[in-house]
Order: sequence, then structure tokens, then C-alpha cells
Amino acid sequence: MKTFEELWTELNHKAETRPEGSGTVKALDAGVHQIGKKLVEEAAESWMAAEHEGKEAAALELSQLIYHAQVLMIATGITLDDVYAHL
Ligand SMILES: N=c1c2ncn([C@@H]3O[C@H](COP(=O)(O)OP(=O)(O)OP(=O)(O)O)[C@@H](O)[C@H]3O)c2ncn1[C@@H]1O[C@H](COP(=O)(O)O)[C@@H](O)[C@H]1O
Repeated sequence: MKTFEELWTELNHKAETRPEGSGTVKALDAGVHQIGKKLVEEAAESWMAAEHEGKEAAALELSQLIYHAQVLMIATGITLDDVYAHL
């Protein structure tokens, strides 16, 4: 298990060190357009799971939505503080 901030630290480290086999590095190389498509896909899957599949399935999809949101932030140079400023 990891927290939002722990995932953020891990993904930024992956982006900096670019380890072999990292899905995050692959996603960043694919670019903002592809990352955005995954974000929308996971948002839709979160909605469908919440409405039809129950809490556990919805939690899984939401974790993937958070992951892709963080990847999009890294790809565009948006920091946690940039986002937190709007909460
Ligand atoms: N939390 C996640 C996470 N959530 C989702 N995903 C990615 O999102 C995909 C899920 O999308 P789908 O459900 O649509 O599954 P899919 O259609 O089979 O996936 P694709 O074919 O579209 O890749 C997964 O295959 C992963 O590529 C994640 N990839 C990584 N993480 C975390 O990020 C960390 C770093 O990952 P790497 O960069 O791969 O080392 C890991 O330790 C994990 O904690």
C-alpha cells in the first residue's frame, strides 16, 4: 500500500532515472495526448465501477485514475503545490 504523496515521489524518481521496463517512462514518452486518453478512460471506468461493480472495483479504477493524473502532472511540469493551491 502507498499514499498519494508516496506515489508522487516514486513516479518523479522514475521520470528522472528512467529505469528499464517502467510503464511510467513509457507513458511519459508517449506524451500528453496518450496520457490524457488513459486519464479519461480510467475516469469512465471509475464511474462505471462505482455505479455497477461495487466499492472494491471502484477503488481499483480510482487508484488507476490517480496514477494517470499524476503522470499527466509530471508530463506537463505541474507540481503538487500547483494543484493544492486550487483545493
Ligand atoms: N499505480 C499504478 C498504476 N495504475 C495504473 N497503471 C497503469 O495503467 C494500466 C491500467 O490500465 P487498464 O486498466 O486500461 O489496463 P490495460 O488496458 O491492460 O493497460 P494498457 O494495455 O492500456 O497499458 C496498467 O497496465 C498500468 O500500465 C499503473 N502503473 C503503475 N502504478 C504505480 O506506479 C509505480 C511505478 O510503475 P512503473 O513506472 O511501471 O515502474 C508502480 O509501483 C505502481 O505503484
